[in-house]
Amino acid sequence: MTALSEMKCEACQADAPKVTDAELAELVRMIPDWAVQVRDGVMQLERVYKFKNFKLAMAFSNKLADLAEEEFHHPGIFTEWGKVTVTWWSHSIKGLHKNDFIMAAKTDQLLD
Ligand SMILES: C[C@H](O)[C@H](O)[C@H]1CNC2=NC(N)=NC(=O)C2=N1
Repeated sequence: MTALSEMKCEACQADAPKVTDAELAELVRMIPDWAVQVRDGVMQLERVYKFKNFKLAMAFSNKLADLAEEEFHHPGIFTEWGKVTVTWWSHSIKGLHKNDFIMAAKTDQLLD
């Protein structure tokens, strides 16, 4: 099976389906360092990355921004000294699409 990080995001229309409970259970296992959060009724994926200082945190944030533009799928990025909180969800469907799991896996690869 193709790894999530090798997949490409598909254009996500407003009527695209959210992941089902069964798909969610399977997909979360592929990105073990990520947590599922629900904010204002919107399910999201979230991970906190730690860095030695602000410069490294900002450099990671900028790499993530480039990745988001390449895939035209954008995260929430909260950049602090030594810490970056990344949140993925699909605005158009107000929830989680497979794209979000693909992007979470690609985000992890930025550390390599
Ligand atoms: C206007 C709308 O946000 C854009 O068409 C794209 C860009 N990036 C996006 N990113 C995310 N995470 N979800 C979207 O629905 C989305 N849509």
